[in-house]
Parts: sequence; C-alpha cells; structure tokens
Amino acid sequence: MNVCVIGAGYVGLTTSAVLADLGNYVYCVEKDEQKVETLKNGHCPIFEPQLEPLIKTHLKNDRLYFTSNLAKAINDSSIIFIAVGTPTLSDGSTNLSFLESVIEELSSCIHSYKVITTKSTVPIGTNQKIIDELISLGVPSHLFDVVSNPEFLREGSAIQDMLQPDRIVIGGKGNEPIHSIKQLYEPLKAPYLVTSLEGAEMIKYASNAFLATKISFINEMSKICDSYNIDIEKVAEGIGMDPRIGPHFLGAGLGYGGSCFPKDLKALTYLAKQKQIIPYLLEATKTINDQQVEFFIEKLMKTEPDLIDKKITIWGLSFKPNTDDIRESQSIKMIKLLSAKGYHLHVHDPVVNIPLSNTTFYESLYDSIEQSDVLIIATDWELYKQADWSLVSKKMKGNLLFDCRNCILPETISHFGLHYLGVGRL
Ligand SMILES: NC(=O)C1=CN([C@@H]2O[C@H](COP(=O)(O)OP(=O)(O)OC[C@H]3O[C@@H](n4cnc5c(N)ncnc54)[C@H](O)[C@@H]3O)[C@@H](O)[C@H]2O)C=CC1
Ligand SMILES: O=C(O)[C@H]1O[C@H](OP(=O)(O)OP(=O)(O)OC[C@H]2O[C@@H](n3ccc(=O)[nH]c3=O)[C@H](O)[C@@H]2O)[C@H](O)[C@@H](O)[C@@H]1O
Repeated sequence: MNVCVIGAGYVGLTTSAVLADLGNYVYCVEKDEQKVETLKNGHCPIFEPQLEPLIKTHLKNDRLYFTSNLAKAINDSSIIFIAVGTPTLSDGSTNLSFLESVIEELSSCIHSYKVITTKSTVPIGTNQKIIDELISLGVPSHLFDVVSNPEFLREGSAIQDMLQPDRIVIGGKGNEPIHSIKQLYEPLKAPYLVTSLEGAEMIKYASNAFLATKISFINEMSKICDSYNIDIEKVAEGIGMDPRIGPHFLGAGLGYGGSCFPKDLKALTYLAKQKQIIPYLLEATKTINDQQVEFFIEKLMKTEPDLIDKKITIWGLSFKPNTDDIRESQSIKMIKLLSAKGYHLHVHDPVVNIPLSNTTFYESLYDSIEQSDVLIIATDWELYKQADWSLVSKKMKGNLLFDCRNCILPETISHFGLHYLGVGRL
C-alpha cells in the first residue's frame, strides 16, 4: 500500500520505518526542512534504538521517502497517518494547532478517497471535529473517512513495540476504513479492538493515566516502606505476583517524566472538569509525582546535611533510559532544584548533552565521579547498572551512592565500600 505519515517525530518516524518494513511504500512528510535533509541522508535526528538502520535500509530500497511536499505525498497515498505533536497549554487543555494546520493543508490536497488516521493523542471529540472541519473546508464527505488509531509505543523500545503490539485499537465509523487499517497491520498478527472514534481516544488517555497511577501508587508505597524499614522492591514483587495486579510498572523511584504521561494526565483532568467531574485519582497521581523529586532531595539532605562544599555527580539526564528525550525529565528537575540551592553539579548521560546552569558535563562516565563525594543515579541506563563499582569506589572521594531508580542491588556496591542510599530500600 502507499501510505503517508505526517510528522517525523518519535511516533511518525517509527510508524514510517515499520510500515516500510512491512512492505509498504511510505512518504514521511515533515515541515522542518532541516530534519527532512538529515533523514534523506540516512541520519536519524533522534536517538531511538534500531530506528536509524531501518530508515537506512528502506531509503535504499525506495520504500521510504522523506519530503516536505504534502500535496504529492497525499496524491500518491490511500492511507494518511497524522503523527504531529499535541502539547499541553497552560490551562491543561491540548494545543491542537499543529493538528489544525495539518487539516487545513490536507483539505486542499484530497482529490480521491483517503483514510485519514489519527495517531497523535487527541482529546475526546477531536476526530469528529476533523471530519466536520474537512467538510466545512469543502472536502466532499465521500472522499475521506477518519479513523482513530492511537499509538502505545514506548520511547527506547519503539520499533519492537510497534512490531509486536499488545493490541491495535481502531476507532471509526463504517467497515471500509477499518478494514483498510486492519489490512495494513495484518502482518503484525496483533489482536484488534474496534470501537467508536471517541472510544479509541479515551482508551489512549485511560491507558496512560492507569500506568501513571501505578507508578504514583508504588511511589507512595515506597515512602511508607521507607519509614518502616521495608524493602519496596520485595513489596512490588510480592504484590506483582497476583495476576490481578501484575508485575509491570511497579518500579518505584523519582517518578514519571516524558512527553506523554504528564501531558495526557493534564489533558484528561481538563476533559473531566469540562464535564464537572472532579478527577480525584488523576489529581492525586499528579500530586504524588510532582512531589517526588523534592522528597528525594529531602532524603539526601537528611543523610548528608552538609553538602555545600561537596562534589555531587548525577548520572542520567533523559527522562528514561534508551532515549535522548528530556521532555519533563525528573532528572533535569532534580538538577535544577539542586542548582537553585547553590550546588554545582557534575553530570553524565550517554546520549544527552545540553547546557544546564551550574553543571559541568562529562563525556566519560568515570571522569564524572573523579573525587566526588556523592553519586546520584537519576536515570536507569544499563551503562550505570553495569558500572565498574571497584573503579567507582577508587575514583570517588566519598562513598555515598543515591540510587533514585532502585536499579542497583545494595549488596553489589557494599562489597566495594560504597554506601547505598535509596527510598524504601534496605
Ligand atoms: N513520543 C511517544 O512516545 C508517543 C507519542 N504519542 C503521541 O504522538 C504524537 C506525536 O508525538 P511525538 O512523535 O513525540 O512528537 P514530536 O514532537 O517528536 O514530533 C512531531 C513532529 O511533527 C512535525 N510537524 C508538526 N506540524 C507539522 C506539519 N504541519 N506538517 C509536517 N510535520 C509537522 C514536527 O516538526 C515534529 O517533527 C503526540 O500526540 C503524542 O502524544 C503517542 C504514543 C507515544
Ligand atoms: O503515550 C505515550 O507517549 C507513551 O507513554 C508511555 O511511554 P514512555 O513515556 O515512552 O515511557 P515509559 O516506559 O512508559 O516511562 C514513562 C516514565 O515512567 C517512569 N517509570 C516507568 C515504569 C516504572 O515502573 N516506573 C517509572 O518510574 C519512567 O522512568 C519514565 O520516566 C507509555 O508506556 C506508552 O505506552 C505510551 O505510548
């Protein structure tokens, strides 16, 4: 099939590369000309494992084409995916301006039947508004259908998540567009859930809200464990053995960040309030997460009250491992809060290097801890979990390791004379 994907971000690029891999011809349309040039040269503008080789392969075999020319891409494609950003506005509602300009641009390019498929996460009712808007802009209704096909990939494992989805959710009206999307995904052999446009929109928000709630729940439990000297990791394992709870997303730590959980929680809270519903649970989830970094800093200060002349190293800047995404990174929030308290920080990240005030960045992991008094692990990159603790111990001046992601076994480092500090860890 010929497919057009609009937006070459984390979702758009992954969708384009995977659909090309499944044997389709894919136009990926991006308005940022510089990004288009980078991509045409086979370079991926983001760090996402497996993505660049896939892009290179399908550029070579002419299944993947990057362009900023929307009209030609639309003309040649029967299915169009929209994967532009839907960030939050200051009142918690969703900024739909990128989506709206795509719809306006699309309206002048549709001259034969298209299935317009929304991958972007959008508020309830947006897909119906897309239909109404296209009609009001003069596109005859028989020339298009709109389908909601929310995306559930995670950054850092985006390709695998898209190749092996737990489920494919398709919201729409009528059989023809739903059948087209099912046909496109047929090689994935994934279970489908077909619902209304609004049902699909809501499934996406409810999924992210539930996952975020699981994280805030375990973080609340970890604070209680901390004050009663109980190991939260054992508690998570113990509750996770109950299949009604499940073992996933019970990783206590600094809390969730990223471009989606914080944004989608705010959007759903806003949508609830629009209907005079008080979303107690969503608000509690956010409150717990918002306080998490401060709580960790307090714990550090209680253990090491006299930090001002000490050398503090922080490992990890991205919001989670295996990505260069720093949107809503809890690690960066921690750095900013510590920096505002007057501390100078020494930081390392395997892929992110951005200017931050009061920080010195190190390319080398072990240079970053030279003469350090305290080492904080803020993002659980594999590189940190596999560190040479004997070398770490030799290089550091002090011996305090603050594991903010519960990613190190305390006994692993105690062998090397390092002192383990965590929240809810023994
Ligand atoms: N990042 C993620 O892991 C996931 C994101 N989502 C949702 O997918 C959507 C996209 O997210 P990301 O890929 O992270 O966004 P992103 O910000 O990484 O990428 C969006 C891209 O769209 C481009 N764009 C904007 N307007 C355009 C236009 N008129 N024509 C062509 N290109 C245009 C931008 O220049 C940018 O490159 C959001 O709604 C997000 O909530 C859903 C699941 C996972
Ligand atoms: O809508 C989206 O954008 C995506 O949001 C999340 O994916 P992502 O944000 O890429 O990453 P996650 O692995 O979900 O992690 C999110 C945050 O939660 C934190 N986390 C995760 C799991 C856990 O047990 N504990 C925990 O603190 C991570 O460190 C990270 O900061 C969802 O997992 C995806 O299904 C969804 O498609």
